[in-house]
Amino acid sequence: MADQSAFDTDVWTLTRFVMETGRQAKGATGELTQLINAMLTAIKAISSAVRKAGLAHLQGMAGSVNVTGDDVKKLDVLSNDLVINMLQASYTTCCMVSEENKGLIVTPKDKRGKYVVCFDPLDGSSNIDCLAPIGTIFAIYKRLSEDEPTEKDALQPGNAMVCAGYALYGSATLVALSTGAGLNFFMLDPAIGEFILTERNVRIKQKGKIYSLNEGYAKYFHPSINEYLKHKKYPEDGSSPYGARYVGSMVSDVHRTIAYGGIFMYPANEKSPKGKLRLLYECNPIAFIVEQAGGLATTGTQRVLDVQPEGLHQRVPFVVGSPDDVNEFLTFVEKHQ
Ligand SMILES: O=P(O)(O)OC[C@H]1O[C@](O)(COP(=O)(O)O)[C@@H](O)[C@@H]1O
Ligand SMILES: [Mg+2]
Ligand SMILES: [Mg+2]
Ligand SMILES: [Mg+2]
Repeated sequence: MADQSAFDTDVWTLTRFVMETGRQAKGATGELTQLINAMLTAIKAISSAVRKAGLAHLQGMAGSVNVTGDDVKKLDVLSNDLVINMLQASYTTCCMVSEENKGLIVTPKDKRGKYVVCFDPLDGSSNIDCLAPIGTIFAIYKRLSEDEPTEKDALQPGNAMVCAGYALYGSATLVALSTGAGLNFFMLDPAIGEFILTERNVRIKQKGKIYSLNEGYAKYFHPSINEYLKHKKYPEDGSSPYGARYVGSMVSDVHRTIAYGGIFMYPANEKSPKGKLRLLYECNPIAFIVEQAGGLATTGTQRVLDVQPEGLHQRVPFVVGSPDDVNEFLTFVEKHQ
């Protein structure tokens, strides 16, 4: 990379990075680069809307409830429209799945391409009105046939994913992206409106010092979860207890877990027997990204990326993070089986 201390005249933008890696792949047509570019345009527009939400009267409810029972916010709707419109206009998708749409979103025939995209347009949207960090998550697959797109194209296991990413609208806007050859971070430089490569080949720590979950549901957890949490707070071996952090925006909690190490989880509980997070557009893309950084992602009984999806909005229990932490968690699950 060129000297970062002066003004960089040979800057690595996300588009350049994806184009460069695409060119090394055999038979690449540039369609994925085109798709990612369209997604970045949507992300930049969402970032801008998030930054001025209070001023542009974008805070508050849209007045509806989505298919998984969430109260929909105005910014959920705006972000969803942006992603759908930008992606359809890129001529690279045949269908999409969004948290905010009950059914499969089929691209008009004349605009179709070879990819399927599953996305959460705005993650952590209950945090909008208190200005906590929120995000966008996406997973990209190749379509399965040339026929009319069906749900089958979208119900692919995570291990078939060709690319996943998330945007975090935090103290800065960041995109984490992986096309299956490691994880890279890009920061939005608002002055030039481009995402700049800031961290190449990101690796998660082998073991962290932070656990992250909504512990308010402890009353409804399986005893194995509470036993694990007790072990983190009162370690029997005399080591220091773990710190606790929970924003309640998965992208934010996961990004911290990748940056500092540790474990994030949304386990099943008596009230939500499959947890809350949705497989296609929340768990799978995050599992792909965390694995690409050397971490692990499990439902407690299975690798997340190996789950065969059965429904567009299906939920799974979700545990991700540093390999030693996730493996230690699994020993508590096994003890109770
Ligand atoms: O309030 P809870 O039960 O802890 O749930 C928090 C979780 O819900 C979510 O906000 C769900 O995402 P959406 O905002 O996209 O619906 C996650 O980001 C977060 O991890
Ligand atoms: Mg929601
Ligand atoms: Mg979400
Ligand atoms: Mg959402």
